Amino acid sequence: MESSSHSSKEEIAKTEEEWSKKAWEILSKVRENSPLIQCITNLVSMDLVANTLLAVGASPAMIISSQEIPDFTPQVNALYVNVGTLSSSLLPAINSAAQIAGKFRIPWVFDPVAAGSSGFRLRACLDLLLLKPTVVRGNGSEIIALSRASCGTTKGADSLHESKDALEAAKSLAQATGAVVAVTGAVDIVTDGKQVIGAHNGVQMMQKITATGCSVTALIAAFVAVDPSHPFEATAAALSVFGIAGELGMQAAKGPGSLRVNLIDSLYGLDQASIHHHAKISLLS
Ligand SMILES: Nc1ncnc2c1ncn2[C@@H]1O[C@H](COP(=O)(O)OP(=O)(O)O)[C@@H](O)[C@H]1O
Ligand SMILES: Cc1ncsc1CCOP(=O)(O)O
Ligand SMILES: [Mg+2]
Repeated sequence: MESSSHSSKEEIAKTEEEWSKKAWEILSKVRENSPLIQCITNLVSMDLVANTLLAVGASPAMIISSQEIPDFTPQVNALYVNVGTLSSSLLPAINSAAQIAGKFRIPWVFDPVAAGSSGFRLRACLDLLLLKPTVVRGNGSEIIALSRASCGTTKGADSLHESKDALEAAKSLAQATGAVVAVTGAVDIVTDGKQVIGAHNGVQMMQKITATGCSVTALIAAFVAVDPSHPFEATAAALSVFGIAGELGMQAAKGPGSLRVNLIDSLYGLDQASIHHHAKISLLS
């Protein structure tokens, strides 16, 4: 991919203490401002995505038809785009919403689900990157597929890679696109192409609930909506907050079904002390 001069180094929190304060500050802003988030997401994820956003106080709207986008997209505080159940009929709506977001300087966040699974999907994702998403969040295999612009080495929506396997791919993707790039997994990695942080929250069982990846990308959109000048910090904070909710939810969960419910309850009830106690964000380089 061609390099871009779009990326500028954002001053970020340094210590774990500063990070946990930042995460609480941004979550509180979401609760106060209730940003409107347009979600063009896959059919599997709509329920969990909307409930995740509602649990933190944001306002989700799954408005996805091409006919409505010119009126609606200019009103939103952030756009969230997810290609999980992509089709040739949905793609024009996605492209038009992303274009409008760019025109109106509305932050938009991209989830390239299963990016390397087909030529059609990969091409659509690469074209969307040209529309300058503010943040791209994927699993290891998705970020590697985008960075190499190649299919294969993926298992549909699930990853064949650890997040750390995708570190160099994430950095080069961030440099090429100007986006903040996040890779989730056991450690969530965030980079702007120069700085790299690791968010070490979450539990493995979250992989056993469909659409947790989609939902954390939507959460990133809500965090960026209230702090649009600091997408790097907003992304790290959202990942940590979602992971903490997973850890707290797991304490009383019997399996993926109850974790799904507990995750939403924990997100809703998060307080400053829990974030301070559990947030594990550190500068990796
Ligand atoms: N092994 C793990 N340990 C802790 N948290 C994890 C683990 N794997 C995934 N997660 C968390 O689950 C959520 C979804 O991530 P992931 O499964 O990588 O996304 P996707 O569904 O797009 O593949 C993220 O919040 C991530 O931090
Ligand atoms: C299973 C599936 N198939 C197409 S989209 C989707 C949901 C994927 O959600 P996530 O990437 O958050 O696990
Ligand atoms: Mg998943």
